[in-house]
Amino acid sequence: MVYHWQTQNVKLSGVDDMVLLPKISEDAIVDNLKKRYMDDYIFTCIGPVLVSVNPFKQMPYFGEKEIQLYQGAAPYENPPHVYAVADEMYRNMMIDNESQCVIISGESGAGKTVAAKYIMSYISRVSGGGTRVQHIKDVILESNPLLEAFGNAKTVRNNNSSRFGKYVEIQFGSGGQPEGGKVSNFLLEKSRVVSQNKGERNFHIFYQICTGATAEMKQNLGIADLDYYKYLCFGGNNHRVDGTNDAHDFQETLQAMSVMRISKTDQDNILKLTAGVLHLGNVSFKESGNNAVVENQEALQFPAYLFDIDIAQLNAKLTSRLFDSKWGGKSDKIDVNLNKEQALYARNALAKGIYTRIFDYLVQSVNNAMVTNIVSNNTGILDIYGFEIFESNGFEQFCINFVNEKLQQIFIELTLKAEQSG
Ligand SMILES: Nc1ncnc2c1ncn2[C@@H]1O[C@H](COP(=O)(O)OP(=O)(O)OP(=O)(O)O)[C@@H](O)[C@H]1O
Repeated sequence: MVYHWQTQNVKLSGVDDMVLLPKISEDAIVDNLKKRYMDDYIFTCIGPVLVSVNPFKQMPYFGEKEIQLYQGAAPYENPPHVYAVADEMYRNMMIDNESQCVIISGESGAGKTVAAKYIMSYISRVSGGGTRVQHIKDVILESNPLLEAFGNAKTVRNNNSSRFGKYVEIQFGSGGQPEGGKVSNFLLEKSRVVSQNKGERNFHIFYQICTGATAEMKQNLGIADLDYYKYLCFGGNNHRVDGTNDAHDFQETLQAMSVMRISKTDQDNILKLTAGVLHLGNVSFKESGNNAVVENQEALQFPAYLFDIDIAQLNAKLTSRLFDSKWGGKSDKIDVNLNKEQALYARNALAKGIYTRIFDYLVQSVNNAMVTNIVSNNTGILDIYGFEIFESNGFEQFCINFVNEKLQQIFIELTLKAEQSG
């Protein structure tokens, strides 16, 4: 059955496209968006640009019916919708034989990631079939829960905030069927592993393991209560997030790893390393003379076991550093003892370093699962985390804010150029 919007008897609300506003001013734009929002219309166009307002509730117009409505439809035939953007992108790629890209921009919590997921699922739904194609689609869609588990966290503005930027490319064959894909990740906010602002959490995966692991896994990984781990307590002791079931999400994460064809042994290793990072945060130091010594030797046991390294070696690496000295044409390596502050820094650097590598490994696994050499064109979706000003901004947030400003600038330039040449 084919649906047409005109037959649906819909209520008109404000203007669909803000270029039709009789007077264009900030107030008129905000009024129009508000009017439509109150009528449950979250999408409004400004010419070729789609504005989306986060409804914070499930809207009824994201079903199979709408996919059919928007597929192949002309602009203005249907109300503004993210499916219309996705359809136009896919069609332009096919008709013009040219790769396409959509940039999703907005402050943190605006709904960028949800929009990106709708675009991916729309394209996956309307593009060709076959076993290999279905596998690629599964990988593209299942990469979301996997990368979100390790790269998303609760912030004060968003319970599921992306703390990394990603550019997802879906690569198509000449018939328009997805043949492969590539995810590029940027600027994982690794500082979150070792510290969080008040009211925020560490990355979801830590809570997933602590609440969702089986008794056997917990024993192998030495998992205790969430409050036990220092790295989980900077944001406060309320670890629960409304609308999130970490234990259930853990099963999804494991399922997603299997879709990426990550072997059981590698999955176990990923969990061991992740749990090891948690344990590492509980290693504390005291000053002895001018040197740092591990205050709680027993806290070294689990990280050393989980990282599969010698306890004495871990101890030495946390409290000293190898120093290259060169003088008189000679070079020598000497171990220099660290003070307490330096040891804390070394411990956190190790935790951040391991976690970043786990994340890169996962992105690589996603890419390996959809690698192809049959490529004609691709569609790209850029979803970086939003502009934010925290009480204390990390280096990654500084870079992200800078990139957001640059993107805004490119967007304005391109829009102005298109208008001037139009
Ligand atoms: N179209 C939508 N329908 C229903 N809920 C939505 C929609 N868009 C966003 N939300 C809700 O808002 C939350 C935040 O959205 P999302 O994570 O997409 O924001 P974001 O712009 O990607 O933020 P960040 O930059 O922090 O990653 C989602 O977890 C979801 O609860």
